[in-house]
Amino acid sequence: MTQPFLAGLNPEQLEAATLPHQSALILAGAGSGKTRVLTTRIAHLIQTGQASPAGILAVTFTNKAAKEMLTRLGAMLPINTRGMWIGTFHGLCNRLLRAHHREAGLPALFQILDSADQLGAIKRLLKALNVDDEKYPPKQLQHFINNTKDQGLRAKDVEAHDPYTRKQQELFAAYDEQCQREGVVDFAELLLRSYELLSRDASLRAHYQSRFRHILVDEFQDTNRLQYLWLKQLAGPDAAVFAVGDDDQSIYAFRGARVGNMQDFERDFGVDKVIKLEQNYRSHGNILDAANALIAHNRGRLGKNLWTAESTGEPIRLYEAANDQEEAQFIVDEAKALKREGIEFAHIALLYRSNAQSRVLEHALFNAGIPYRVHGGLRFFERQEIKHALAYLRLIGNTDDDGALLRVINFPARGIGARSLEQLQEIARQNQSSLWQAAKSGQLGGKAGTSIGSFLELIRAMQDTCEGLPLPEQIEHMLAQSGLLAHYQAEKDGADRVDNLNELVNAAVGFVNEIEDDSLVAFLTHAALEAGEHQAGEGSDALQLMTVHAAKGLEFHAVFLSGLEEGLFPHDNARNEADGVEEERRLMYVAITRARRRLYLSLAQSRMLHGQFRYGLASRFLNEIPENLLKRINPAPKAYYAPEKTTWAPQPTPAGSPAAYSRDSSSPWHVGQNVAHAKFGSGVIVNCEGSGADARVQVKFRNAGVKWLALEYAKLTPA
Ligand SMILES: Nc1ncnc2c1ncn2[C@@H]1O[C@H](COP(=O)(O)OP(=O)(O)OP(=O)(O)O)[C@@H](O)[C@H]1O
Ligand SMILES: [Mg+2]
Repeated sequence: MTQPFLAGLNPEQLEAATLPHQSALILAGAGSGKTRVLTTRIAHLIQTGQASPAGILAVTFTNKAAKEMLTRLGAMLPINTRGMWIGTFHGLCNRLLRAHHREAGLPALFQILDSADQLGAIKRLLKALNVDDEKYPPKQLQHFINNTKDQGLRAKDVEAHDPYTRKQQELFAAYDEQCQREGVVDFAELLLRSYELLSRDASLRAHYQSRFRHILVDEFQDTNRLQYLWLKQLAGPDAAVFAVGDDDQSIYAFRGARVGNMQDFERDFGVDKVIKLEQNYRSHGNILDAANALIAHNRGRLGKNLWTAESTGEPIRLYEAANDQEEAQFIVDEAKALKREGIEFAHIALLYRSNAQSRVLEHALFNAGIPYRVHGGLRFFERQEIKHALAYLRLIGNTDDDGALLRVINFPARGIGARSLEQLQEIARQNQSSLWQAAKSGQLGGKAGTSIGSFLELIRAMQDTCEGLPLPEQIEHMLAQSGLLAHYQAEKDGADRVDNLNELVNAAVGFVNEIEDDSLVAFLTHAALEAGEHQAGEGSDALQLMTVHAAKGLEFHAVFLSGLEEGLFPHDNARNEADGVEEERRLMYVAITRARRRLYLSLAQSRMLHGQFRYGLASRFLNEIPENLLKRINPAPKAYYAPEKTTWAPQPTPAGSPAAYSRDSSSPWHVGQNVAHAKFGSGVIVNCEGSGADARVQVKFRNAGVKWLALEYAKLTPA
């Protein structure tokens, strides 16, 4: 039987795709055809009659990857791929549990809780049990529960040696009971429940073991303990497990992924042969050389080389912008130029390390009228915390905005329950008024009346404070007064949301500077438009925005990797953890190897992020890419700082660089001057830059660290 799909494979790929029935590990670098080999092997198994489509189980990392695999299979073979067990761990477990819900102890229509729903459920639980959520922060409990489940363990399995852990253990058990009562299942539970089902029910296990004699796993390096245990349950004595992975692309250790699963796999499944693929088919030479040189800085690699038969291609373009807006503008201009050269937007990716970085990029794309899609993360103005903040702003502007009122009347929690809200809505219905008017009418008595009354007071107080202030300050006050900022600051994992809230202030600064209309209404209109427009649908030609994590396994003609600054990439959090930098470097390796033909690296000397100006030093990773592979685009090259000096502490601005200090003779501020700030207290100016509306100073505060401040808004006084 002819198998044209085997024709293009190189000898190692061919060997892997047509291996006899045995477990195997394919260990190979980025772009070497792992996913292609895995897909081709499925086609080969089916076409040679070694397996029926129903006898195959394949695990991919994302739903998108699963869909793509099915499409490719459909193109290789005249079979109906619908109904094949190809999907993510979560997707496949869901399927198993739906088919056997009774055995698994679940209602037929069990609901799945996403991460936000899960958190909500935990909060409700704490409240019902009267547990102090400051002592047991819900987010922390969520982590505790999920991490334990990801190891294949339940509350009862936790070894609790201290009262605090014992309490967490108790709450974990109570949470599981609540979920069971309500018929809901969180993500980790999907896996654990189906793993337990298989371990408990011998006949069911035997059924699936004899059915799935071929199990194939992509991105094996990122499986966690429970996923590995699940695979072991499903793989019967005559199953062949075909695992492909790349230790250099292991980027989920923070979520419990274990590269060690690879070694366990070799041992547990008697793998006697590890196949390596060393030819990269994706990228031009320069891009590959850069990736190889970078990853060589990691220790303890399993070791493999990657080469390409492609030409060296174009140099990697490196752009150093004065600030984040300039960086975004550069990306927009280059993307447009690529489009003119005939490259579709859909084949261009914009990658960043952290979600908060997308706002400036989105803004620039929006202004340029370039359609874009944000993958694996919400667009900035659609994020929960931003929506809450906007709702407060809407209320400040218009108290009759019922939608906004409902969103935040009990957020952060003020003890206004669903029952009180129902009563309020009833009164509004009777009076044919807005909720605000209904609340004001005084018809709602008792405790509900009092707490809703104080919410009205709060909004009125916010209106008073904001009166006459510039927009960015209005937002700052709103964030503080509403309790939003404090709410997210108190959450153990709220840092990202706090960053996003501060980004909203930055957005307002940018908006005011650009539009010259600092009315709240204008800003809200802008936010609504940016949220609604330019969300290009599937299939249309839109630029692809995503974090590096979300880009795993994908490839693009051109890739822009932005924000290459110490503290951003490698990320601040990782720099303090053992192995943190190595994981960041693997992430950088993943980013670089997404590019097929063209790679842009960029950084900004200063950036508005996390609520303040930051002065970023170039990422150490840039030093790890050989100079001869790089082409610097802007004319002002400057030496990079050594990685040791990687703090955000005051740095002398390099003369001649785009952000060089331009002394404004009319400015009343100068370096060395003592100043006072309403919030941060007293300090001394250590740096000045810009002039007029752009003037900023860096102040070393006695008790509040070093901060960049925009003079227009900072309200500094000489001291
Ligand atoms: N033998 C080959 N001939 C031509 N093109 C190939 C060959 N093998 C793989 N490719 C192409 O190279 C690219 C990378 O392949 P693939 O995505 O399977 O690599 P990968 O190892 O899974 O990468 P990653 O590690 O990023 O997941 C794809 O466009 C694929 O079609
Ligand atoms: Mg792949």
